[in-house]
Amino acid sequence: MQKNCIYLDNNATTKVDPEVVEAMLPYLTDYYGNPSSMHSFGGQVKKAVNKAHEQVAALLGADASEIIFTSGGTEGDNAAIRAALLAQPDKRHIITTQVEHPAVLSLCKQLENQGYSVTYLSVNHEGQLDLNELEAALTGNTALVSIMYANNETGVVFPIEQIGLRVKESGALFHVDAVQAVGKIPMNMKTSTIDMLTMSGHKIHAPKGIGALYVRRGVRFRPMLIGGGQQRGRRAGTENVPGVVALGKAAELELLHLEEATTRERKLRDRLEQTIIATIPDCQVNGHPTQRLPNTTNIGFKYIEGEAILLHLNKYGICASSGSACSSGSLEPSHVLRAMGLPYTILHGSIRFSLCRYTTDAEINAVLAVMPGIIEHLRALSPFKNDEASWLQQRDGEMGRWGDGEKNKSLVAN
Ligand SMILES: Cc1ncc(COP(=O)(O)O)c(C=O)c1O
Ligand code: FES
Repeated sequence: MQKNCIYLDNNATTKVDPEVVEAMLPYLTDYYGNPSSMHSFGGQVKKAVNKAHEQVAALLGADASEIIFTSGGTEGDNAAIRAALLAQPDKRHIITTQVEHPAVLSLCKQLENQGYSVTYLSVNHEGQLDLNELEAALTGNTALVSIMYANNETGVVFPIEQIGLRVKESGALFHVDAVQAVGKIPMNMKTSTIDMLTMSGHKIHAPKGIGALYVRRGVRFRPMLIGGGQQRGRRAGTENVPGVVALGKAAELELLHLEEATTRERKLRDRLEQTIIATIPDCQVNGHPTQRLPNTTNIGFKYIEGEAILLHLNKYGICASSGSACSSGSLEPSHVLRAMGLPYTILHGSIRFSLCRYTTDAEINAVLAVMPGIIEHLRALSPFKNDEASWLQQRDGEMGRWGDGEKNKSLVAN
């Protein structure tokens, strides 16, 4: 099994911080009590869960009582959207965007089949929303506006508080999928317009399968998981205590490192991006140049396939991902890049590098050392490198020939 690599796929998932492992381990070995038990063996575990509430709340600028532990981002998004609808049964309209994660988009599609109407806001070629379009869509029938803080593929950051002010005027609830933003953008729920916010542990150096949903005090919340009375009836099921402790520690470390880590990551990201753009012809950055996460760059290379670039990077032990992964069952490229209206060749030739606080100068140098050669090699193989029309024709032919296995291949949805 490959253990060491140059890991530039942190928007997909992150390495668990050794301090996080250390914090959670005792809750897998010695402290295995149930936090809801009456005895003090369980009671000491309950104390650890309470501490994690405080640690996560501190990262979000929230109160500990406003944090519900979940199994991750997908559950948080589902629970928030369902809670908002259950709490307002008379309202049947939802507003979201065309570029959300499938955890929101697929649920909204399903809700459309159940009689809800959904508005999917568009984005411009830099991935930004038009707030006039949002204002025009809001009505008294709008139960919920669910908009991501930052996009996982491009890193584009939405003006969440400006959006929230408009949502509040309409009387709708405001849910924010902040899975990619938490730990990269300072949060303060005390001064925010956000009613509910989703975060996920494995994007902030905690393990997979743990996350949290912030629910503002006073917001009517209807649980999605029904059962025991854990988490004050808001999420039934015995807490994943080691995961909860890990999330708490990870949140504490994110808060501690946020400023210095994001400054470092931005510098490394900018150097990576600017050098690639300066040294490789026919490529472009996808997304707004500044309204973007500090750790993410999505770059489109004309006339070649993103997947081919990834395979070559992989040979050098470099992990990145495709911004244009075929969604399962279709040959459609990334719904995010498509919503941005990017040219066909860019849609197919885009890759994403996402950094974290462990990324080093030497790793960026290693990527920069191989990228020009990889692109040159792939373009040399492409007979159509300066002939977009023939390239498209060839692609159409290939799509028809591909079998189902190839069609179902998916490289990124996170
Ligand atoms: C923006 C966004 N929302 C939701 C999710 C889902 O999170 P999880 O993998 O914890 O279910 C992800 C991660 O893939 C994401 O990037
Ligand atoms: S992204 Fe290349 S075929 Fe779908």
